[in-house]
Amino acid sequence: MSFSHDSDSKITFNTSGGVSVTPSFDKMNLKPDLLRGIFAYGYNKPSAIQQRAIVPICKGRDVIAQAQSGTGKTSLISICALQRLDLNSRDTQVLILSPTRELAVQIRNVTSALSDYMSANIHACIGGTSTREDQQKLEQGQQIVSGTPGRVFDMIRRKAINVRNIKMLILDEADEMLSRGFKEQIYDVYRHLPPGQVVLVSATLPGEILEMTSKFMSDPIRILVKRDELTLDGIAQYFVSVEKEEWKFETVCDLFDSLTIPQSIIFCNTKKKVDWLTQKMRAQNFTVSAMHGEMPQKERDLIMQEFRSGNSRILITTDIWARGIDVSLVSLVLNYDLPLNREQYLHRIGRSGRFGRRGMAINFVKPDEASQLREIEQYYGTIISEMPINLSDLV
Ligand SMILES: Nc1ncnc2c1ncn2[C@@H]1O[C@H](COP(=O)(O)OP(=O)(O)OP(=O)(O)O)[C@@H](O)[C@H]1O
Repeated sequence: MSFSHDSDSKITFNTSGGVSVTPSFDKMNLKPDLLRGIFAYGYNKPSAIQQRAIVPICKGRDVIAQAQSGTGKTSLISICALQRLDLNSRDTQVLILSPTRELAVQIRNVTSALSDYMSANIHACIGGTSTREDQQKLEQGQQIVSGTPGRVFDMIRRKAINVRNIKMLILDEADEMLSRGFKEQIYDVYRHLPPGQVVLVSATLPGEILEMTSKFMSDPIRILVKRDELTLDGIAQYFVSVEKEEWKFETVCDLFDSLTIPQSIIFCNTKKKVDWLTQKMRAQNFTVSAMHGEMPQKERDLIMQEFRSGNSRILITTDIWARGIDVSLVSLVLNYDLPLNREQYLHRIGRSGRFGRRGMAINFVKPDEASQLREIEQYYGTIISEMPINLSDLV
């Protein structure tokens, strides 16, 4: 392992020996049409993680890649998937798995956009959509499949995804994918694949997850960030003490009365609370959208579309939105409820401050939760200060 210092982001990566830094896309030996697509999409220079991870992944190595939220990990996945494709074959060659349908669709969309000058077939294979249509599309031949584990496994079982030529499995939000809720499903998919390359990507990779990787990765290259460098300097973090749960509502109304923010996310810990808060805020004449996992997929799609287009400005949601979703105008994340673990904290606040933009996170904290917040602060070596009264002057 060696430590290298990145001049752009002032981040120290803990990297396996022999990993070099390639500071420009055109030195990465990428397909000319892919390179054109990258520049046309507006990327001029690779981010720190892209500078380190693209080359070894494209060489076929197993890689574990960690970097802060919003620093281009999803785009890295898309670029590598496209580079590894044999365009002469219509077989499925790359499988990307993500924890939510919205994230799988976002990866499909980014990959499609980057492949504008190549003719690649990319399909989002997600639950909540018609199985028959999914099957038909897959049978037409999809070179890259970006999906959620349940539906992907279903399609493998039905032989709609032919796994024979899959050479690369990518787990986005890998720690979530290998945690209790998903592990079995991932294993079900993995054991149907031929031996091939495995790539893991996430902003958070706790030790117990890294330990597990030796079971299904061979001699992986690790590109990791020290945990006290994981929070982004561009995201100001605050807390507001609320004596009782019932006081949170008034506080949230005061906050949104006084602040003018392009787009904000409010996180609650339960679907029920999302529905309740949405109703209450609407009754106070706030225009808010809501999204959680119990809504039909069509409604979820509509809400994503409204929020991405900027037509809706405040979204009340659960941890379904905590990871990976990229909406650059989001500059405020409010934890109406504190998240249940420190990894989710980092992912939630990372919905703001995308790719070097400024962001702000506000946490409502009840007296019995103060120690939890201190723990998060200590774990990440960051500062979460009391929200200043003149906050509206600061944004
Ligand atoms: N090299 C680049 N140059 C300019 N913009 C980039 C570059 N790479 C990625 N971006 C943009 O930065 C934003 C964040 O990227 P991305 O969603 O890939 O981050 P991420 O690291 O996957 O975030 P998360 O941790 O939330 O999953 C996106 O809007 C993306 O288009």
